[in-house]
Amino acid sequence: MTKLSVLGSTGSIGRNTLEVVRQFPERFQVVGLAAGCNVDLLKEQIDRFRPAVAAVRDEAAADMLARFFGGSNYRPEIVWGSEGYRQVAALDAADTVVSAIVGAAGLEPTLAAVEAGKRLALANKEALVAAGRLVTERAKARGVDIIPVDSEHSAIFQSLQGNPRNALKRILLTASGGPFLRATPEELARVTPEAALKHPNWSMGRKITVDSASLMNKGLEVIEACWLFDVSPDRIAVHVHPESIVHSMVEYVDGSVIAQLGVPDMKIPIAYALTWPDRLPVEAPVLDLFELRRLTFFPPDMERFPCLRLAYEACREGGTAPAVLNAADEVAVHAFLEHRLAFMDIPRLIESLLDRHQGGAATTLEAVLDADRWAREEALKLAAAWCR
Ligand SMILES: NC(=O)C1=CN([C@@H]2O[C@H](COP(=O)(O)OP(=O)(O)OC[C@H]3O[C@@H](n4cnc5c(N)ncnc54)[C@H](OP(=O)(O)O)[C@@H]3O)[C@@H](O)[C@H]2O)C=CC1
Ligand SMILES: CC(=O)[C@@H](O)[C@H](O)COP(=O)(O)O
Ligand SMILES: [Mn+2]
Repeated sequence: MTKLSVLGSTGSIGRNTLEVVRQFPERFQVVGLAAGCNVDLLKEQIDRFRPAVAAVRDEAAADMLARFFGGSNYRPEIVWGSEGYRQVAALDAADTVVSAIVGAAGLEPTLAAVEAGKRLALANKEALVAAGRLVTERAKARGVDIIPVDSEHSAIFQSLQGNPRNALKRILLTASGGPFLRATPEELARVTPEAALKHPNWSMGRKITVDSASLMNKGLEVIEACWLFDVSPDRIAVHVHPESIVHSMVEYVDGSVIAQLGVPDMKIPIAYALTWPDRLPVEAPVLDLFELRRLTFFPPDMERFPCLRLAYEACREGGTAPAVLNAADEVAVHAFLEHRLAFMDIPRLIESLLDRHQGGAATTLEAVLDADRWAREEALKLAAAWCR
């Protein structure tokens, strides 16, 4: 029986994780849940999965959640804020933590899970983007396995199984291209949040969906792959693959390319991350290649989608540059979703901050958090100045 703490349980990954748990009650027990502000959904999850501890964002949300349990016999311990998230991430009763809070807000809970020696099923790519060195070095020191949940990284991880790492030549990271794959620069300048939120293949949270549309998601995934698989960005080639069936590939020194394929359904990589090296008979649609008939691949256009270029540049620069890239993106995406910035202001804002930031080593949490804070403050100022 795997005992799980799920961070970000009310989000898209969190809900898919709990769906996997629902399908295999004999394999999993939920001992901790952490959400942001969605206390209604969290209450439903608590009723169903009966965790010992539940965390929410602040005291007001904790009070609201506690009120739901007024007359009932059972209620979990309710905790809140950064200390509460740390508690759920490091619960004695948990052996595995699913890290699925969105954004850099997931970094400290992820580190807490690593420090507590929990097996980490990692969806929160921003933790690796902002603090990849810290997270991977601490995991190594604690003997913690980081199992990727992100579909591409799960595919790479699966394609590497049984093959010695030193024979790896390149990672071929697939990208759907998002909803604006064929948009002209003039069209890109005018796209709306509503259009950006219509991902062609995946149903996901709002922030990652906009990142997919700008190709920043792919940029974040390049950085994530560098840390997870210990490769330089020059050995990661993004392949646009609009069908989202080949979830990524690895090329070996002998020219062999090994891929993982499947329907775009996150329950598959989530279940694998929870049970690796075993596989579960997950209830998900079946891949029918006869129906698909054709799988296509082409190179990304980094002129129309500068976010991908910026992520490669930040990755090559290293230090705190990726933390700045990530924080600036979070602020810009939020402003875009509120109709305060145009879509192409996202890369413009990020580039402006990367140009201005004073590089530094990202070897301590304080250095990463300082860079993140600086980038957020400056990004907010720019977003206010550019507000449409
Ligand atoms: N969705 C997907 O298919 C994939 C997602 N990922 C990654 O997984 C992570 C989660 O993505 P996704 O599930 O789509 O995101 P969602 O927006 O759907 O969910 C985000 C979760 O994080 C919680 N949350 C948001 N802000 C905070 C905060 N400041 N402190 C604590 N909790 C917070 C939300 O709580 P609440 O709603 O209660 O406020 C919610 O539970 C991201 O890093 C994403 O890049 C990676 C691959 C695929
Ligand atoms: C499901 C998942 O892993 C997402 O990160 C997905 O890959 C987004 O797709 P694109 O960024 O390729 O559009
Ligand atoms: Mn992905």
